[in-house]
Amino acid sequence: MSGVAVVGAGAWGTALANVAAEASAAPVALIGRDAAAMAAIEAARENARYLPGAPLNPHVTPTAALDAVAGAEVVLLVTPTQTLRAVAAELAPRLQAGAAVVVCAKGVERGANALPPEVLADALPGVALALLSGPSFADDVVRGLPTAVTLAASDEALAARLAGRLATRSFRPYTSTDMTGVALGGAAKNVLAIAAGAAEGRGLGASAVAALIARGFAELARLGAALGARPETLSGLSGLGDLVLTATSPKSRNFALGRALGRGEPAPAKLAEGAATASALVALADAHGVELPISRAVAAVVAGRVSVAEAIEELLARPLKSEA
Ligand SMILES: NC(=O)C1=CN([C@@H]2O[C@H](COP(=O)(O)OP(=O)(O)OC[C@H]3O[C@@H](n4cnc5c(N)ncnc54)[C@H](OP(=O)(O)O)[C@@H]3O)[C@@H](O)[C@H]2O)C=CC1
Ligand SMILES: O=C(CO)COP(=O)(O)O
Repeated sequence: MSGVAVVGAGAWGTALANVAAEASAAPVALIGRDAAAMAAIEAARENARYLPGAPLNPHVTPTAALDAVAGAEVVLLVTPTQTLRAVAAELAPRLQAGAAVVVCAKGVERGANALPPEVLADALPGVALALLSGPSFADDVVRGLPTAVTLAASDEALAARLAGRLATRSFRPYTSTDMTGVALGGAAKNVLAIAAGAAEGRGLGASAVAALIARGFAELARLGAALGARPETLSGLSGLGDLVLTATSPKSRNFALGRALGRGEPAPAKLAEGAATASALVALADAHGVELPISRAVAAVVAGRVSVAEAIEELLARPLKSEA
């Protein structure tokens, strides 16, 4: 049992399977839930639906058999946040003793208002857990463009071991023991990127986008303080780094969703992770007495309760206050 298994064969899972294969030259199972789709990926040696134009590394084996996790000492869990609990329940009886599970999703689970590491700790008691997050478009990573991410685990030695296992010349995981801070940054930036996209889509200008990023970061910092996240985590790769990337790039699905909403265009049929997360992020903040005006506005817009124009009016009408 020396291999890596990646559960979730979307854009990010496919890119990470290639990274893991390149990093260790060991077998990597890329596990998707749709047998026909996985057979098509194997036939083409490419995930044409999610990551067209990127050949699979020869060490990657696409499969629909979740049992393939049994041969892995490292399992990357790369399905959307709202599916993590159910997927983890299916994984639990199949994991090898001693296997580490690295969650790679960014979001907040609705209902429990829980960050991915909390969901996993609940669903996989006793399993060694880690979290991978940071500024990294699948499309950049799979093309071998330089990328730095954060690999967090409460056990520092585990974080270092996993970072070594996944590092390539171009993909550089930095380690952290602040799981909460890393998970919170990944969740919040998805929501804030929708706000930045909406501002751009509505033609509010680059100054407004910069203001949203800075005040969005202030929201992240307030909630982070309440949850015990470390400030240096929030200003690092998985916090500010990912916020800057996602809130300024049309390549981001969250930014693109916000831009469509801001332009009054129909939202994409498949909503970005931030849309699923916004209300749960706000509920998490409410439970800690922390106010997140921008995230709350995003939650109201994606739920269809207010238009982008109304949300902007509400934000502009807020009383003036200290920047702290
Ligand atoms: N794309 C990126 O650049 C990055 C994404 N992330 C994060 O990674 C996570 C996954 O994103 P990404 O790969 O881009 O998403 P995609 O939409 O590209 O892929 C999602 C994958 O999850 C699978 N899936 C969905 N629901 C379930 C379920 N209930 N059970 C099993 N599998 C399921 C889908 O299967 P099917 O095809 O059958 O629907 C698909 O293979 C998100 O949390 C995202 O925020 C993080 C960093 C970078
Ligand atoms: O997480 C990402 C980059 O770090 C990908 O962002 P989107 O999900 O908005 O495309």
